[in-house]
Formats: sequence, C-alpha cells, structure tokens
Amino acid sequence: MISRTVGNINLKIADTYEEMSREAAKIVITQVTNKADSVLGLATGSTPLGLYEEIVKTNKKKEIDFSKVRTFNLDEYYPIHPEDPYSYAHYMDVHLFDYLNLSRKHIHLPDGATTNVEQECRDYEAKIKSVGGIDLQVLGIGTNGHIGFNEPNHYFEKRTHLVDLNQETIEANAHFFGCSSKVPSQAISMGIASIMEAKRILLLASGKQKAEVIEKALFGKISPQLPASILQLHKEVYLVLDQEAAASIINQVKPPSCYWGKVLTQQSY
Ligand SMILES: N[C@@H]1[C@@H](O)[C@H](O)[C@@H](COP(=O)(O)O)O[C@@H]1O
Repeated sequence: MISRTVGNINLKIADTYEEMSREAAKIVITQVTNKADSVLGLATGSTPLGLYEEIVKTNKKKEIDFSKVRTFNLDEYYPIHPEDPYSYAHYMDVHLFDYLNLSRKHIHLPDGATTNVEQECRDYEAKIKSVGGIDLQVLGIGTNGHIGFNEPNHYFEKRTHLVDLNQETIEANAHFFGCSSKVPSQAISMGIASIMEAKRILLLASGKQKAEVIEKALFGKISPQLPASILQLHKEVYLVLDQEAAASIINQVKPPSCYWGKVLTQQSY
C-alpha cells in the first residue's frame, strides 16, 4: 500500500481491489467507532461492493454498534419502487443494511416512487441538515467524472435534484439490469453542495477504466464538465485506489513546477 498526503488529499494506492476495500472499510469502521451517532453518506455501483462486504465480515467477527448511525444514500433511480430488485434501496439492503444493527428509521434514500419529486428533493436536504450534516461521505466515480448522479454540466448542481442520465452512465449501469433499455433514464441525486458539505469524503476507484478520470479529477481544471474535480477544494478527502485506477497518476511526468506530479511519479516510490 502506498500512502501519500497530496494537498487536501490523503491518497492510498492499494495493490488490489480487495486491499482497496479493506482500507476503505477501516476508514468507515473507525468513523463509526469514534462517533457512535455518525452520519454516513453511502454510494452504490460496483466499486463499494467490496467495502460493504468487508464491513459485514468485520461486523460478524466483532460486532460493531450501528444502532445510532444514520445513513443517507447519494442517489436513487427515478421512477423506481424501493422494493424493486433494481432499486438502490434494495441494493443497500442486500449488500449492507440487512447485516447490521442499523435502525430502519435511520436509513435514508431518495424515494424513487415519490409523486412529488421537487418536494422529495427538498425534504431529503432538510433531513440531512436536521441530523447535523454528513460526517463521512463514501463516493464512487463515473468514467465521465460524475459523483452521485451529478453528470457533466455547465454548472455545479447544488442540491438534491432530478437528473437526466447520460447515455454513457446508462450503458455503464446496464450490467445491473441485464440491458441498457431497462435502466431508468432519470435519477434523484444529492447535489454537489450536499456532497461538499460532508465533513470527510472517501472516494474509491478501481480498474483501468477509471485511471484517466482519476487523473483529470485530481490534477485537471476544476470544472462542472468533470464534477469530481470539485473535490480538489474539499478540506478532507481520502482517495483509495487500486493499482489500475492509479495507473495514470503513477506514470505521468508533470512539469517540475507541479508539486503533485513530482510526488506521484513512479520514481518517488
Ligand atoms: N450513481 C452511481 C454512482 O454513485 C457510482 O459511484 C458511479 C460509479 O459506478 P461503478 O462503481 O459501478 O463504476 O456510477 C453510478 O452510476
């Protein structure tokens, strides 16, 4: 495992996906152990599956108290019923929530079955605020740089809102549904301000398909065209990658004036 502090980013590069997941689990479990009533922001997709598996495994060995923990998921497809097997609500139950002593009333996801989306978005923000905000937000990243379902745009969408999903995002999630035509074309997602207000952020990325976007997000221009780039402005980010996702960071040779580039060349390791 390579560990570096790079500006605001606590960077860890694991050898494998499994090691990345164990490291991420340590960060989440430490958060909950240090603050029993932690508010966790949670993500879905393929990337955090290993993290959730590790949390469940650790919890089996040495019961962790989640009874006071509150959770808020980043996003949910729209329209979709929470009991639909393709919903993120269902995903969270089968991969994490069913195995922990979390109170059902402490679990929150945007309601994909709402008949009033605008109200649902406002209520979701209000619920996050009412518990004092998110302590630790887990994030994955799309190959187009989206976080949550905040797609590349001309501006940073601030708060929980309804999103039209990009075709690229629909294709990337098609494997969960069997085919892309079954993926809903919209979703309700926390906004960029909702994410940036989290006290700490844990971003995970795995696989070579994420290498380019990780490099751009960390070293590129901060732009709503690559929503994850805003994380360069957050004060406490933990970025845990596997080797493949870190490939472009490790190999790039930045001009001598670029402190980050120098630190992250292969040689410095
Ligand atoms: N809405 C989710 C995101 O929360 C997730 O982080 C991202 C990456 O997904 P994956 O981890 O499957 O690559 O895309 C999905 O569309």
